[in-house]
Amino acid sequence: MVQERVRSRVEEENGRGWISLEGVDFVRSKKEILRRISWRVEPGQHWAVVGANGSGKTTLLLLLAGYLWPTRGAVTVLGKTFGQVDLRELRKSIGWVGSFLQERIPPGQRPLDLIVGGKFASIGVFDAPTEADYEKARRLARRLGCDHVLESPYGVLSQGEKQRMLIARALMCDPRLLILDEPCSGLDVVARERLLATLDALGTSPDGPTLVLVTHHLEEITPAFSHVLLLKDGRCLAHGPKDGVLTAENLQEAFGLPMHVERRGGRYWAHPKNPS
Ligand SMILES: Nc1ncnc2c1ncn2[C@@H]1O[C@H](COP(=O)(O)OP(=O)(O)OP(=O)(O)O)[C@@H](O)[C@H]1O
Repeated sequence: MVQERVRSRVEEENGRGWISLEGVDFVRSKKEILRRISWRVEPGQHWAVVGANGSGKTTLLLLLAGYLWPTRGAVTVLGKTFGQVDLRELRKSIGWVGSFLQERIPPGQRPLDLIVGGKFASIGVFDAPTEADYEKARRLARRLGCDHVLESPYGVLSQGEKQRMLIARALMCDPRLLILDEPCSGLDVVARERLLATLDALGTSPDGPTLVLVTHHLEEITPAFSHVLLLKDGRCLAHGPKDGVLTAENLQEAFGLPMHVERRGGRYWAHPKNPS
């Protein structure tokens, strides 16, 4: 029902779909970082993006959030085609969690202000927040389990606390798209499971945002994720429903080593067959 409502709204706005890349190339310093990427995300789907180091995953996410511009091809996000839309406005509907943002946060920033800034898609100065904004930020921090460090400087927080703050910040604008670039990096095994459970709950909530997750670890693709895009050297090697993409053959092609893939508890676990 929710999916149908979203779909019809998008079709009214723009025939190009919810999120789509059409024939996208991205070139920097004469290097083709992404090549002929065509990808479509429909409302109600959640995607994981997988590939070896340097295959182009973060670049793809930066294109989705409008932080980078394609050299060729068209990018449509939330039914809006870049070039025909005010990106600053569009970004208020896109939550971002990842090192690209983390590196830009001043170590002295108060986490409560960091979360509130998510409403304005801004890290530093923003319009005057209301008491209701602060109350919402505290509520999100409680939901993410990081409300005990809201007054400590951001720079002293543990990696797990920083990641939780970033997710709370991303949810501050009630995003329609949540982009997660390796959100579990640096987390211990328990913190990782807790974070994954939070993401899975978001993904299964009927009015939750579309999730796009970059990960190196297949076990982080929780049941809420329905689809996978597999990248190799800037090209799309495979994409579609995750069962069809996360095969030993595809992963061997992507990572260059024979892989063993197991499915347990609705999740996938992969390791090289002959690690040496
Ligand atoms: N501005 C740039 N100029 C030149 N090369 C770049 C630029 N940005 C990215 N690259 C290169 O493009 C490739 C893809 O980078 P990207 O960060 O998207 O990969 P990734 O799949 O996210 O890697 P990782 O898994 O290691 O985080 C890398 O080889 C990187 O060095």
